[in-house]
Amino acid sequence: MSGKLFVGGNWKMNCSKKQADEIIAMLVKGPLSKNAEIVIAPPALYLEYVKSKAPAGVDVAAQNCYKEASGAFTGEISPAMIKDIGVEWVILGHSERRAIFKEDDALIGAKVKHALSAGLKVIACVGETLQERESNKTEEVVFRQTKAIAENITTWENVVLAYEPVWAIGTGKTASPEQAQEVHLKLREFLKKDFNKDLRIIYGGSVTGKNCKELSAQKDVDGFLVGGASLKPEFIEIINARG
Ligand SMILES: O=C(CO)COP(=O)(O)O
Repeated sequence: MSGKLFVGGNWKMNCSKKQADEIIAMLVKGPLSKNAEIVIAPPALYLEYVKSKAPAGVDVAAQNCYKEASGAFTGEISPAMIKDIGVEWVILGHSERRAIFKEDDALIGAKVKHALSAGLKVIACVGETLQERESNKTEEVVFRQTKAIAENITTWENVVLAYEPVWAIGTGKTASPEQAQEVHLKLREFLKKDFNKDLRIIYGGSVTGKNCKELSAQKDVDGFLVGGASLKPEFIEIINARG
């Protein structure tokens, strides 16, 4: 809970130039807390456009990238390309990449490694499904996913870990502040013990203007990765959750 509140806005596959303009206008109007670090992630096609228009203090992230610098990988983009257009962040390991596009722990680990070596900062995502939670596998799953990421990291200053329980993503079923705090604390202890690292752990999954304050008050919640609400005016409320 120390330091700035990290607030990521994952637009997912939602955007048009008009919509990007509207979201940027909303951010320009603000107000944006000086105690927040803000990173917005539009679809790849709009990265350069959004980067050129985003107000000072709002960074931009890609939503994905491949584990190679260039080559015969039709449809993919590389960290080098993201850097080349002046964008500094990338989201990796999102549950939608894992579930829909079948990305496994090994691929996500390799992507994290390559993105960091290319000089990008990474928001790395982990989280359990409802079935895994109900069969008491939350800890096992998030530790396994985190380990696969952590083993590929040497430059820890440039990593933010996002805990996004799959059952809370896009469902309106937010994790309770206690549920989020419990997993964040376990992840922090795990990272400290096995990797000698204490890093920022942010929460994602149906974060709204209404629930952001209570979640942000949890000791081990260092910020948010916001999906749906990052496209709406309430994103400003979330940015200002801690005032
Ligand atoms: O997946 C998310 C952010 O990456 C969360 O999405 P929602 O905020 O729409 O639940």
